[in-house]
Amino acid sequence: MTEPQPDTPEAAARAPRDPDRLIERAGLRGDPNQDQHFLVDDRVLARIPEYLPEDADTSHVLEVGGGTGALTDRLLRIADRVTVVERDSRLAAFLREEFAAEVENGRLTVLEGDALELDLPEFTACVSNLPYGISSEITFRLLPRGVPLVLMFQKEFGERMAAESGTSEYGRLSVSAQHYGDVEVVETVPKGAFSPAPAVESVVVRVTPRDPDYEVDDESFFLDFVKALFTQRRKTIRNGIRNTAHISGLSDPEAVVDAADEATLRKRAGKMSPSEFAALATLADEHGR
Ligand SMILES: C[S@@+](CC[C@H](N)C(=O)[O-])C[C@H]1O[C@@H](n2cnc3c(N)ncnc32)[C@H](O)[C@@H]1O
Repeated sequence: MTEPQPDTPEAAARAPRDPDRLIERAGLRGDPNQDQHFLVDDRVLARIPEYLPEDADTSHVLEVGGGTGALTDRLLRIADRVTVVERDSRLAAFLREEFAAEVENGRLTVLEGDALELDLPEFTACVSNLPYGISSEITFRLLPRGVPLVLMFQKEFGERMAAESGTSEYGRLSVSAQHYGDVEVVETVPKGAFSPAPAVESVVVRVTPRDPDYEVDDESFFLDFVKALFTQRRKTIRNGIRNTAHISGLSDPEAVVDAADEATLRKRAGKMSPSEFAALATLADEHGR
């Protein structure tokens, strides 16, 4: 799966680091129990940074989960500065050693710790082969930053993020993620691209930030309301509103049902577009809180 090795010193200086050699030099096997699946397919590694939108600001790129640095190496080629977060102290030490020159000249910062607990720096884009165990939590820490994201997820998770209303994958994750940007699956990555291979296929997802094409006054109420209605996805919106006041925080759900139009009340959550949710949330905010 690796590209031919360069045969002159000049070519070697330009060539990206070989992912298999990086694993050998790090001297450890990826541990699936710690979400360690290292990318070893050069072609996939080469494409990932290219999925950033053309006008993306690459002055400071964040990478969550650096591993043995195969993607870090590619990011250092397109970014002015990279910050990489790695929880495993052995890998963080290896990254500091392998990229000593870049650490020294200030182009690379290695942050050792849990990406969910550390204070993340200001960054202009995030490109990561994420630890799948924290996919949801880390994504919802990244989305409100309003910068382009190129992230690897388990296939099912990525497809749910990008799903459109009316499809079986569409749900709370789709509405909440698409609230912050345009979400696209840009590549499916087979298990064999990783070492060790994960149990399921993966996808690369691009999020291009934009304002939603609807308005909501209270973002956190909107997201809670969407969450509440999807807990009752098989029920009509009418019953969903009535049954989930404890989640959405509505004090008078009946007033919302009285104010909403009949066509909306008969729908189910999976058929509601993000802007229909927003309109209903605005109404609920006015009449039922
Ligand atoms: C899927 S691997 C990707 C490694 C590398 N970027 C690559 O593409 O080969 C995910 C990495 O995230 C690290 N990791 C796992 N949980 C983490 C967390 N909560 N915070 C930061 N890093 C974490 C793992 O140790 C592992 O190195």
